[in-house]
Amino acid sequence: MSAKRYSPSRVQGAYPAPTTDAPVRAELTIPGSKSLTNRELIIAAIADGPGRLIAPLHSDDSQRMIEALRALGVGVEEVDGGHEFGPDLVVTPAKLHGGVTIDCGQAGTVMRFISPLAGLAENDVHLTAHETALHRPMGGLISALRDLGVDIDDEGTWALPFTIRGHGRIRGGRVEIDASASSQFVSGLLLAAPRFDVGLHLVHTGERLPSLPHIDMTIEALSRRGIRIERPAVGEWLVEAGVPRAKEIAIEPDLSNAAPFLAAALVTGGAVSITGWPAHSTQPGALLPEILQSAGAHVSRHGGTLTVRAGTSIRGLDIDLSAASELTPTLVGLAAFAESPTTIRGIGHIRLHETDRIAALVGNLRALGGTAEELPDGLRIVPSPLRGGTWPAHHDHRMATTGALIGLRVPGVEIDDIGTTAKTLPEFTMLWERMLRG
Ligand SMILES: O=C(O)C1=C[C@@H](OP(=O)(O)O)[C@@H](O)[C@H](O)C1
Ligand SMILES: C=C(OP(=O)(O)O)C(=O)O
Repeated sequence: MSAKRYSPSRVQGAYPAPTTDAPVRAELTIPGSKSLTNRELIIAAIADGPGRLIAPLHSDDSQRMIEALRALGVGVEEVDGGHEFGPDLVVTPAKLHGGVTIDCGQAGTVMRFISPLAGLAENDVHLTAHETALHRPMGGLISALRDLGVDIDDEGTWALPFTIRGHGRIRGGRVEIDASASSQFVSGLLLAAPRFDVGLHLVHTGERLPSLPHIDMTIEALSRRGIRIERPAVGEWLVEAGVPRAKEIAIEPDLSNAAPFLAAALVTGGAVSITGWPAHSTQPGALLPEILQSAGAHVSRHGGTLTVRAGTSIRGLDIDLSAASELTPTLVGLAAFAESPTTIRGIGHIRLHETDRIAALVGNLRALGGTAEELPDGLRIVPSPLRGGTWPAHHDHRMATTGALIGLRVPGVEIDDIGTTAKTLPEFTMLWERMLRG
Protein backbone atom coordinates (compact mmCIF):
# COMPACT_ATOMS: atom_id res chain seq x y z
CA MET A 1 0.00 0.00 0.00
CA SER A 2 1.36 3.42 -0.83
CA ALA A 3 1.81 5.96 1.97
CA LYS A 4 -1.00 8.42 2.53
CA ARG A 5 -0.25 11.87 1.17
CA TYR A 6 1.03 14.47 3.54
CA SER A 7 -0.93 17.64 2.73
CA PRO A 8 -1.64 20.01 5.58
CA SER A 9 -1.21 23.09 3.34
CA ARG A 10 -3.44 26.05 2.70
CA VAL A 11 -3.03 25.20 -1.00
CA GLN A 12 -3.51 21.52 -1.70
CA GLY A 13 -3.20 19.00 -4.48
CA ALA A 14 -1.68 19.30 -7.93
CA TYR A 15 0.03 22.58 -8.82
CA PRO A 16 0.87 23.49 -12.41
CA ALA A 17 4.21 25.26 -11.93
CA PRO A 18 4.08 28.81 -13.37
CA THR A 19 6.45 29.33 -16.31
CA THR A 20 8.03 32.63 -17.32
CA ASP A 21 10.14 33.94 -20.20
CA ALA A 22 10.81 37.14 -18.29
CA PRO A 23 13.56 37.60 -15.70
CA VAL A 24 11.99 37.66 -12.22
CA ARG A 25 12.62 40.86 -10.25
CA ALA A 26 11.27 40.87 -6.72
CA GLU A 27 11.93 41.76 -3.10
CA LEU A 28 10.50 39.25 -0.64
CA THR A 29 10.22 38.63 3.08
CA ILE A 30 10.46 34.97 4.07
CA PRO A 31 8.78 33.57 7.24
CA GLY A 32 10.80 32.46 10.27
CA SER A 33 13.31 29.64 10.46
CA LYS A 34 11.98 26.18 11.28
CA SER A 35 15.21 25.16 12.96
CA LEU A 36 15.40 28.29 15.14
CA THR A 37 11.70 28.31 16.02
CA ASN A 38 11.67 24.69 17.18
CA ARG A 39 14.92 25.07 19.17
CA GLU A 40 13.77 28.26 20.86
CA LEU A 41 10.42 26.65 21.73
CA ILE A 42 12.23 23.78 23.49
CA ILE A 43 14.61 26.06 25.39
CA ALA A 44 11.80 28.46 26.34
CA ALA A 45 9.87 25.46 27.73
CA ILE A 46 12.66 24.64 30.22
CA ALA A 47 13.63 28.26 31.01
CA ASP A 48 13.35 30.09 34.34
CA GLY A 49 10.21 32.05 33.41
CA PRO A 50 7.91 33.02 30.53
CA GLY A 51 9.64 34.08 27.32
CA ARG A 52 8.61 35.33 23.90
CA LEU A 53 9.47 34.25 20.35
CA ILE A 54 9.17 37.19 17.98
CA ALA A 55 8.14 36.44 14.37
CA PRO A 56 8.39 32.66 14.71
CA LEU A 57 7.55 30.24 11.94
CA HIS A 58 3.93 29.06 11.71
CA SER A 59 3.95 25.84 9.73
CA ASP A 60 3.15 22.20 10.28
CA ASP A 61 6.56 21.49 11.87
CA SER A 62 6.29 24.38 14.34
CA GLN A 63 2.64 23.57 15.11
CA ARG A 64 3.67 19.98 15.93
CA MET A 65 6.26 21.34 18.36
CA ILE A 66 3.77 23.73 19.97
CA GLU A 67 1.23 20.92 20.38
CA ALA A 68 3.87 18.57 21.80
CA LEU A 69 4.90 21.12 24.43
CA ARG A 70 1.31 21.92 25.31
CA ALA A 71 0.62 18.18 25.71
CA LEU A 72 3.50 18.03 28.21
CA GLY A 73 1.94 20.90 30.20
CA VAL A 74 3.92 23.88 28.84
CA GLY A 75 1.94 27.06 28.12
CA VAL A 76 2.25 28.34 24.55
CA GLU A 77 0.10 31.38 23.81
CA GLU A 78 -0.26 33.29 20.54
CA VAL A 79 0.14 37.06 20.89
CA ASP A 80 -0.16 39.56 18.07
CA GLY A 81 3.26 40.99 17.21
CA GLY A 82 2.21 42.75 14.02
CA HIS A 83 4.11 40.40 11.68
CA GLU A 84 2.79 39.33 8.27
CA PHE A 85 3.20 35.59 8.79
CA GLY A 86 1.48 35.10 12.14
CA PRO A 87 1.54 35.86 15.86
CA ASP A 88 4.41 35.86 18.33
CA LEU A 89 4.50 33.05 20.88
CA VAL A 90 4.68 33.44 24.65
CA VAL A 91 6.00 30.27 26.27
CA THR A 92 5.38 29.57 29.96
CA PRO A 93 7.45 26.70 31.37
CA ALA A 94 5.80 24.12 33.62
CA LYS A 95 6.54 20.78 35.24
CA LEU A 96 6.39 18.24 32.38
CA HIS A 97 3.61 15.77 33.10
CA GLY A 98 3.40 12.93 30.52
CA GLY A 99 0.46 10.58 30.23
CA VAL A 100 0.06 11.74 26.64
CA THR A 101 0.53 10.79 23.00
CA ILE A 102 2.51 13.14 20.78
CA ASP A 103 2.24 13.03 17.00
CA CYS A 104 5.45 14.44 15.49
CA GLY A 105 3.90 14.70 12.02
CA GLN A 106 6.80 14.77 9.57
CA ALA A 107 9.04 16.91 11.76
CA GLY A 108 12.52 15.51 12.40
CA THR A 109 13.09 18.33 14.89
CA VAL A 110 10.03 17.31 16.91
CA MET A 111 10.83 13.59 17.06
CA ARG A 112 14.51 14.22 17.96
CA PHE A 113 14.09 17.25 20.26
CA ILE A 114 10.99 16.07 22.19
CA SER A 115 12.34 12.56 22.97
CA PRO A 116 14.98 13.71 25.52
CA LEU A 117 12.50 16.20 27.01
CA ALA A 118 9.94 13.40 27.37
CA GLY A 119 12.47 11.57 29.56
CA LEU A 120 12.15 14.51 31.99
CA ALA A 121 8.35 14.13 32.16
CA GLU A 122 6.64 12.53 35.14
CA ASN A 123 4.87 9.77 33.23
CA ASP A 124 4.65 7.86 29.93
CA VAL A 125 4.96 9.81 26.69
CA HIS A 126 3.95 7.91 23.58
CA LEU A 127 5.63 9.31 20.45
CA THR A 128 4.41 8.65 16.96
CA ALA A 129 4.65 10.33 13.54
CA HIS A 130 2.91 10.56 10.20
CA GLU A 131 3.25 7.27 8.35
CA THR A 132 5.53 8.93 5.77
CA ALA A 133 7.99 9.76 8.59
CA LEU A 134 8.07 6.51 10.56
CA HIS A 135 11.17 5.43 8.60
CA ARG A 136 13.29 8.30 9.92
CA PRO A 137 16.30 7.20 11.99
CA MET A 138 15.86 7.24 15.78
CA GLY A 139 18.12 4.33 16.80
CA GLY A 140 21.20 6.35 17.79
CA LEU A 141 19.10 8.64 19.96
CA ILE A 142 17.16 5.79 21.60
CA SER A 143 20.45 4.06 22.42
CA ALA A 144 22.01 7.20 23.97
CA LEU A 145 18.88 7.93 26.01
CA ARG A 146 18.86 4.36 27.32
CA ASP A 147 22.52 4.72 28.29
CA LEU A 148 21.51 7.83 30.22
CA GLY A 149 18.98 5.73 32.14
CA VAL A 150 15.82 6.63 30.22
CA ASP A 151 13.32 3.79 30.00
CA ILE A 152 12.05 3.43 26.40
CA ASP A 153 9.64 0.81 25.14
CA ASP A 154 10.11 0.49 21.37
CA GLU A 155 9.11 -3.18 21.11
CA GLY A 156 12.57 -3.87 19.74
CA THR A 157 12.17 -1.72 16.60
CA TRP A 158 14.60 1.14 17.38
CA ALA A 159 12.07 3.33 15.56
CA LEU A 160 8.87 5.30 16.05
CA PRO A 161 6.31 4.74 17.45
CA PHE A 162 7.67 4.16 20.96
CA THR A 163 6.90 5.04 24.57
CA ILE A 164 9.24 6.95 26.83
CA ARG A 165 8.56 6.05 30.46
CA GLY A 166 9.49 9.37 32.05
CA HIS A 167 10.48 9.43 35.73
CA GLY A 168 10.69 13.21 36.08
CA ARG A 169 14.49 13.33 35.88
CA ILE A 170 17.47 12.18 33.85
CA ARG A 171 20.76 11.76 35.65
CA GLY A 172 22.97 12.71 32.70
CA GLY A 173 26.73 12.28 32.58
CA ARG A 174 28.93 10.83 29.83
CA VAL A 175 27.31 9.10 26.89
CA GLU A 176 28.39 8.06 23.41
CA ILE A 177 26.25 8.50 20.33
CA ASP A 178 26.51 7.63 16.67
CA ALA A 179 24.91 10.69 15.05
CA SER A 180 25.99 9.94 11.48
CA ALA A 181 22.32 9.46 10.50
CA SER A 182 21.27 12.88 11.83
CA SER A 183 22.81 15.84 13.63
CA GLN A 184 19.41 16.25 15.30
CA PHE A 185 20.32 13.42 17.73
CA VAL A 186 23.08 15.66 19.10
CA SER A 187 20.94 18.80 19.10
CA GLY A 188 18.07 17.03 20.88
CA LEU A 189 20.33 15.84 23.70
CA LEU A 190 22.14 19.18 24.04
CA LEU A 191 18.84 21.08 24.24
CA ALA A 192 17.52 19.04 27.19
CA ALA A 193 20.93 18.53 28.85
CA PRO A 194 20.89 21.64 31.10
CA ARG A 195 17.99 20.00 32.98
CA PHE A 196 19.81 16.67 33.48
CA ASP A 197 20.95 16.25 37.13
CA VAL A 198 24.65 16.51 36.30
CA GLY A 199 24.54 17.94 32.79
CA LEU A 200 25.90 16.00 29.81
CA HIS A 201 29.21 14.88 28.34
CA LEU A 202 28.28 13.78 24.81
CA VAL A 203 30.75 11.98 22.54
CA HIS A 204 29.99 11.29 18.88
CA THR A 205 31.47 7.96 17.75
CA GLY A 206 30.26 7.66 14.14
CA GLU A 207 32.46 8.19 11.09
CA ARG A 208 30.79 11.35 9.90
CA LEU A 209 28.64 14.06 11.40
CA PRO A 210 26.31 15.87 9.00
CA SER A 211 24.83 19.37 9.34
CA LEU A 212 27.44 20.85 11.69
CA PRO A 213 25.97 24.39 11.44
CA HIS A 214 22.76 23.02 12.96
CA ILE A 215 24.73 21.81 15.99
CA ASP A 216 26.38 25.24 16.22
CA MET A 217 22.88 26.72 16.11
CA THR A 218 21.90 24.63 19.15
CA ILE A 219 25.02 25.67 21.06
CA GLU A 220 24.52 29.34 20.17
CA ALA A 221 20.85 29.25 21.22
CA LEU A 222 21.71 27.73 24.61
CA SER A 223 24.65 30.10 25.16
CA ARG A 224 22.40 33.09 24.47
CA ARG A 225 20.41 31.98 27.51
CA GLY A 226 23.38 31.54 29.79
CA ILE A 227 24.06 27.81 29.39
CA ARG A 228 27.77 26.99 29.08
CA ILE A 229 28.77 24.40 26.49
CA GLU A 230 32.36 23.39 25.92
CA ARG A 231 33.76 21.53 22.95
CA PRO A 232 36.85 19.74 24.27
CA ALA A 233 37.35 17.97 20.91
CA VAL A 234 35.67 17.61 17.53
CA GLY A 235 32.49 15.60 18.07
CA GLU A 236 32.47 16.09 21.83
CA TRP A 237 30.32 18.44 23.93
CA LEU A 238 30.10 19.25 27.64
CA VAL A 239 26.88 20.90 28.87
CA GLU A 240 26.65 22.27 32.40
CA ALA A 241 23.46 21.64 34.35
CA GLY A 242 21.47 24.86 34.79
CA VAL A 243 18.26 26.65 33.97
CA PRO A 244 18.18 28.61 30.70
CA ARG A 245 17.28 32.30 31.12
CA ALA A 246 13.85 33.34 29.89
CA LYS A 247 14.21 35.86 27.03
CA GLU A 248 12.60 37.58 24.09
CA ILE A 249 14.13 36.05 20.98
CA ALA A 250 13.62 37.33 17.44
CA ILE A 251 13.53 34.48 14.94
CA GLU A 252 15.55 34.96 11.73
CA PRO A 253 13.89 34.30 8.36
CA ASP A 254 14.32 30.72 7.14
CA LEU A 255 17.31 31.01 4.82
CA SER A 256 16.89 27.48 3.42
CA ASN A 257 13.34 28.39 2.46
CA ALA A 258 14.75 31.48 0.73
CA ALA A 259 16.88 29.20 -1.47
CA PRO A 260 14.39 28.42 -4.27
CA PHE A 261 13.51 32.13 -4.56
CA LEU A 262 17.18 33.15 -4.84
CA ALA A 263 17.81 30.34 -7.30
CA ALA A 264 14.86 31.63 -9.36
CA ALA A 265 16.89 34.79 -10.02
CA LEU A 266 19.60 32.71 -11.70
CA VAL A 267 17.23 30.37 -13.54
CA THR A 268 15.30 33.28 -15.12
CA GLY A 269 18.23 35.69 -15.55
CA GLY A 270 16.73 38.14 -13.05
CA ALA A 271 17.29 39.44 -9.51
CA VAL A 272 15.69 38.53 -6.17
CA SER A 273 16.15 40.36 -2.87
CA ILE A 274 15.37 38.90 0.56
CA THR A 275 14.78 41.29 3.45
CA GLY A 276 16.07 40.69 6.97
CA TRP A 277 19.06 38.60 5.88
CA PRO A 278 21.10 38.21 9.10
CA ALA A 279 24.67 39.54 9.19
CA HIS A 280 25.66 36.41 11.11
CA SER A 281 23.70 33.17 11.16
CA THR A 282 24.27 29.51 12.01
CA GLN A 283 21.58 28.52 9.50
CA PRO A 284 23.05 26.42 6.67
CA GLY A 285 21.30 28.79 4.28
CA ALA A 286 23.85 31.42 5.34
CA LEU A 287 26.17 29.58 2.92
CA LEU A 288 23.91 30.46 0.00
CA PRO A 289 25.55 33.77 -0.99
CA GLU A 290 28.91 32.04 -1.39
CA ILE A 291 27.45 28.97 -3.13
CA LEU A 292 25.38 31.03 -5.56
CA GLN A 293 28.41 33.23 -6.29
CA SER A 294 30.36 30.09 -7.24
CA ALA A 295 27.47 29.28 -9.57
CA GLY A 296 27.98 32.65 -11.28
CA ALA A 297 25.59 34.93 -9.40
CA HIS A 298 26.30 38.51 -8.31
CA VAL A 299 25.49 38.91 -4.63
CA SER A 300 25.17 42.19 -2.72
CA ARG A 301 23.82 43.35 0.65
CA HIS A 302 22.33 46.71 1.56
CA GLY A 303 21.00 47.36 5.07
CA GLY A 304 20.03 43.78 5.79
CA THR A 305 18.63 43.05 2.34
CA LEU A 306 20.45 40.40 0.33
CA THR A 307 20.19 40.62 -3.46
CA VAL A 308 21.13 37.83 -5.85
CA ARG A 309 21.47 38.79 -9.53
CA ALA A 310 21.98 36.38 -12.37
CA GLY A 311 25.36 36.43 -14.09
CA THR A 312 25.84 35.65 -17.76
CA SER A 313 25.36 31.92 -17.18
CA ILE A 314 24.97 29.33 -14.41
CA ARG A 315 28.17 27.42 -13.63
CA GLY A 316 27.92 23.79 -12.53
CA LEU A 317 29.23 23.09 -9.02
CA ASP A 318 31.41 20.39 -7.50
CA ILE A 319 30.52 20.69 -3.87
CA ASP A 320 30.58 18.82 -0.55
CA LEU A 321 27.24 19.80 0.96
CA SER A 322 27.39 17.77 4.19
CA ALA A 323 27.16 20.99 6.24
CA ALA A 324 24.05 22.16 4.42
CA SER A 325 22.38 19.08 2.98
CA GLU A 326 18.90 20.60 3.15
CA LEU A 327 19.96 22.91 0.30
CA THR A 328 20.45 19.91 -2.03
CA PRO A 329 17.02 19.91 -3.72
CA THR A 330 17.25 23.61 -4.66
CA LEU A 331 20.82 23.27 -5.92
CA VAL A 332 19.76 20.31 -8.05
CA GLY A 333 17.02 22.47 -9.59
CA LEU A 334 19.65 25.11 -10.35
CA ALA A 335 22.07 22.52 -11.72
CA ALA A 336 19.49 21.45 -14.30
CA PHE A 337 19.99 24.85 -16.04
CA ALA A 338 23.77 25.16 -15.69
CA GLU A 339 26.25 25.22 -18.57
CA SER A 340 28.31 22.39 -17.04
CA PRO A 341 27.70 19.31 -14.83
CA THR A 342 27.18 19.50 -11.07
CA THR A 343 28.37 16.97 -8.49
CA ILE A 344 27.08 17.14 -4.91
CA ARG A 345 28.85 14.93 -2.35
CA GLY A 346 28.78 14.26 1.41
CA ILE A 347 25.00 13.95 1.60
CA GLY A 348 24.39 10.18 1.82
CA HIS A 349 22.19 10.61 4.89
CA ILE A 350 19.54 12.56 2.95
CA ARG A 351 18.33 9.20 1.66
CA LEU A 352 16.64 9.14 5.09
CA HIS A 353 15.15 12.63 5.02
CA GLU A 354 11.45 13.17 4.20
CA THR A 355 12.06 10.80 1.28
CA ASP A 356 15.20 9.28 -0.27
CA ARG A 357 16.10 12.68 -1.72
CA ILE A 358 18.96 11.36 -3.85
CA ALA A 359 16.76 8.78 -5.57
CA ALA A 360 13.80 11.15 -5.82
CA LEU A 361 15.78 14.01 -7.39
CA VAL A 362 17.52 11.75 -9.90
CA GLY A 363 14.29 9.90 -10.71
CA ASN A 364 12.25 13.08 -11.16
CA LEU A 365 14.86 14.71 -13.42
CA ARG A 366 15.15 11.59 -15.57
CA ALA A 367 11.37 11.44 -15.91
CA LEU A 368 11.52 14.93 -17.51
CA GLY A 369 14.25 13.77 -19.92
CA GLY A 370 17.18 14.96 -17.79
CA THR A 371 20.53 13.28 -17.22
CA ALA A 372 21.35 12.53 -13.60
CA GLU A 373 22.90 9.72 -11.62
CA GLU A 374 23.00 8.63 -8.00
CA LEU A 375 26.38 8.42 -6.30
CA PRO A 376 27.00 6.51 -3.07
CA ASP A 377 27.04 9.75 -1.05
CA GLY A 378 25.50 12.23 -3.46
CA LEU A 379 24.44 12.80 -7.05
CA ARG A 380 25.58 14.17 -10.40
CA ILE A 381 23.57 16.19 -12.89
CA VAL A 382 24.52 16.72 -16.51
CA PRO A 383 22.39 19.58 -17.86
CA SER A 384 20.24 18.61 -20.83
CA PRO A 385 16.93 19.83 -22.29
CA LEU A 386 13.91 19.01 -20.12
CA ARG A 387 10.27 18.47 -21.06
CA GLY A 388 7.11 18.97 -19.04
CA GLY A 389 5.47 16.23 -16.98
CA THR A 390 4.45 15.30 -13.47
CA TRP A 391 6.94 16.17 -10.74
CA PRO A 392 6.14 13.88 -7.79
CA ALA A 393 6.72 15.66 -4.46
CA HIS A 394 7.33 12.32 -2.67
CA HIS A 395 5.63 13.91 0.39
CA ASP A 396 8.68 16.21 0.65
CA HIS A 397 8.36 20.00 0.85
CA ARG A 398 11.77 20.63 -0.74
CA MET A 399 11.02 18.27 -3.65
CA ALA A 400 7.86 20.31 -4.28
CA THR A 401 9.68 23.66 -4.31
CA THR A 402 12.37 22.22 -6.61
CA GLY A 403 9.62 21.25 -9.06
CA ALA A 404 8.42 24.87 -9.03
CA LEU A 405 11.97 26.08 -9.72
CA ILE A 406 12.33 23.79 -12.72
CA GLY A 407 8.86 24.71 -13.93
CA LEU A 408 9.91 28.36 -14.25
CA ARG A 409 11.73 27.48 -17.50
CA VAL A 410 10.11 24.16 -18.50
CA PRO A 411 6.46 24.48 -19.59
CA GLY A 412 4.05 21.80 -18.40
CA VAL A 413 5.68 20.78 -15.10
CA GLU A 414 2.99 19.80 -12.60
CA ILE A 415 3.84 19.17 -8.94
CA ASP A 416 1.55 16.39 -7.80
CA ASP A 417 1.12 17.65 -4.23
CA ILE A 418 2.03 21.23 -3.38
CA GLY A 419 0.43 20.71 0.06
CA THR A 420 3.72 19.24 1.26
CA THR A 421 5.20 22.76 1.39
CA ALA A 422 3.18 23.40 4.56
CA LYS A 423 5.81 21.43 6.48
CA THR A 424 7.93 24.57 6.68
CA LEU A 425 6.38 27.17 4.35
CA PRO A 426 2.58 27.12 3.97
CA GLU A 427 2.89 30.48 2.15
CA PHE A 428 5.06 28.97 -0.63
CA THR A 429 2.66 29.37 -3.57
CA MET A 430 1.60 32.84 -2.39
CA LEU A 431 5.22 34.00 -2.22
CA TRP A 432 6.17 32.27 -5.47
CA GLU A 433 3.37 34.04 -7.30
CA ARG A 434 4.25 37.31 -5.53
CA MET A 435 7.81 36.87 -6.84
CA LEU A 436 6.53 36.33 -10.38
CA ARG A 437 4.36 39.44 -10.21
CA GLY A 438 7.45 41.40 -9.15
O1 LIG B 1 18.56 20.59 13.54
C1 LIG B 1 17.90 20.99 12.58
O2 LIG B 1 17.09 21.93 12.68
C2 LIG B 1 18.10 20.34 11.27
C3 LIG B 1 19.19 19.54 11.06
C4 LIG B 1 19.44 18.85 9.79
O3 LIG B 1 19.07 17.50 9.99
P1 LIG B 1 20.05 16.26 9.60
O4 LIG B 1 21.29 16.38 10.37
O5 LIG B 1 19.20 15.07 9.94
O6 LIG B 1 20.27 16.40 8.12
C5 LIG B 1 18.64 19.44 8.63
O7 LIG B 1 18.74 18.65 7.49
C6 LIG B 1 17.18 19.62 9.04
O8 LIG B 1 16.43 20.16 7.99
C7 LIG B 1 17.09 20.59 10.21
C1 LIG C 1 15.37 17.38 6.53
C2 LIG C 1 14.44 18.31 6.76
O1 LIG C 1 13.55 18.31 7.79
P1 LIG C 1 13.51 17.71 9.26
O2 LIG C 1 13.60 18.86 10.20
O3 LIG C 1 12.20 17.01 9.33
O4 LIG C 1 14.68 16.76 9.42
C3 LIG C 1 14.31 19.48 5.86
O5 LIG C 1 13.54 20.40 6.22
O6 LIG C 1 14.93 19.52 4.80
